[in-house]
Amino acid sequence: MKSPAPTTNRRNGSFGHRSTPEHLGYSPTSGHNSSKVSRRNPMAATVMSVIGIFTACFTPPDTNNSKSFVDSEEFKSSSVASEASRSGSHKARGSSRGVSITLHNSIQGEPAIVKFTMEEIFQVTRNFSPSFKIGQGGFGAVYKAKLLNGTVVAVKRAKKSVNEKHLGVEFQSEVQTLSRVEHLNLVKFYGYLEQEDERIIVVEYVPNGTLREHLDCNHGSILDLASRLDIAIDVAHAITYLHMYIDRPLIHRDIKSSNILITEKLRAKVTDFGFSRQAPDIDSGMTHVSTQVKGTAGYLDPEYLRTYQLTEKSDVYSFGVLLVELVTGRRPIEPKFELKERITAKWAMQRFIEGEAISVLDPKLDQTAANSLALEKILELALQCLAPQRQNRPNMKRCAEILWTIRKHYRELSASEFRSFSTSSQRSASTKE
Ligand SMILES: Nc1ncnc2c1ncn2[C@@H]1O[C@H](COP(=O)(O)OP(=O)(O)OP(=O)(O)O)[C@@H](O)[C@H]1O
Repeated sequence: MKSPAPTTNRRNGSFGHRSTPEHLGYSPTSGHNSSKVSRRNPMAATVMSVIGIFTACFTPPDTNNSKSFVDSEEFKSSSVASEASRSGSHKARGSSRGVSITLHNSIQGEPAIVKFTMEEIFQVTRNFSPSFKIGQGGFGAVYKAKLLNGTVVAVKRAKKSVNEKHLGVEFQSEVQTLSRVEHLNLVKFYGYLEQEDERIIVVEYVPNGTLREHLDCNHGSILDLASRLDIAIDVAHAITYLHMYIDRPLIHRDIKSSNILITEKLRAKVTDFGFSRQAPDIDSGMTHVSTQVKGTAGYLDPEYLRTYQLTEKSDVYSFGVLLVELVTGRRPIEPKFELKERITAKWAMQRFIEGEAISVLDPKLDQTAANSLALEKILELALQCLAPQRQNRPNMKRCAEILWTIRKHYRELSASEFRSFSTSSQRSASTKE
């Protein structure tokens, strides 16, 4: 089958396949330490090929904004089948949401989807009052609103584009996906509206900004490593759920820090399903889906980029980039840094294999023993996720399991560091007395 051509079909900020791939001239065997690497790390072969793959990275864009278990109790409690997705076709006037809604089956056999009316949307957003506006993304403007029953929601209003067709496709994809999923770590779907040139999605309001904003300290405090680990685990749970635990599994295709919303308790919810695609049906012998490249520069799986073959492992690759972002605090592409540090994952992996992992730790984080150990372990996992060939990457469930172990050891070491710190403080206090 002929692979579809890559397109520039991308909403603002993120991109499809627009940038020209550029050979950055990096030689994996250059540098002084490749043999030390092999001794130090049994995954040396993977390491070298991972590093090599970054040579086929993109020209950094101008902008600094580098734009995209079920066995455990934790997972079980967070995975709930949606009421809407279980219900059939019916009307619910004056429902618990407090506004009149219509549930209907748009496609035979598809889950019921809640439709809003334009009056309802105008009412709750006060005619899209600028004072209700909370964000602006590639999709359009985002408004905070309160439904009549008090539920606080985010109303995402698609911008009107000359390229109506592809926006319509992305909108439908997002609606279909959102209506099929429900998980604690995915943004909850309340409904949508599509009328003439208006396209609106109503989702759960997540009050604490995006992960990227937290890494930039835009919310006034530094996100500690314990919270970053929790967030990584939440995202791993969400993607595992999409890949493994729904009918007709899904590939998100745009995992990135600005698509991870943060709750008041600093937990994560994955959002933005405009690019999501159905995963290949393994039972019918499919190994991949052939499709045009979509996603965000810096997060894109190089194998997908080269072959247009999409699998769940493309999300795993993006997750690897996200792990590096979490521990370094840097964006995946940092155009302002010197060349060897410009592609953050490549730089961090290189430092890791040189035995200098600590040098990539976000300078906002303390260099404690617990932080250093967790950093090493997270980078080791990132290295596996970033393997150039998809079959060498772990699946998302395995990533979550590895992260649980990292978190367990992190907590134990932090607690013992805290105990020895308290004991030595007490000792010095009593010496002074
Ligand atoms: N459910 C939500 N709850 C609270 N704020 C939200 C929600 N969804 C989006 N926002 C805010 O609106 C901004 C824009 O979101 P949107 O998803 O449209 O774009 P984006 O992901 O930043 O960009 P792109 O679509 O190009 O990837 C976000 O950065 C966030 O601050």
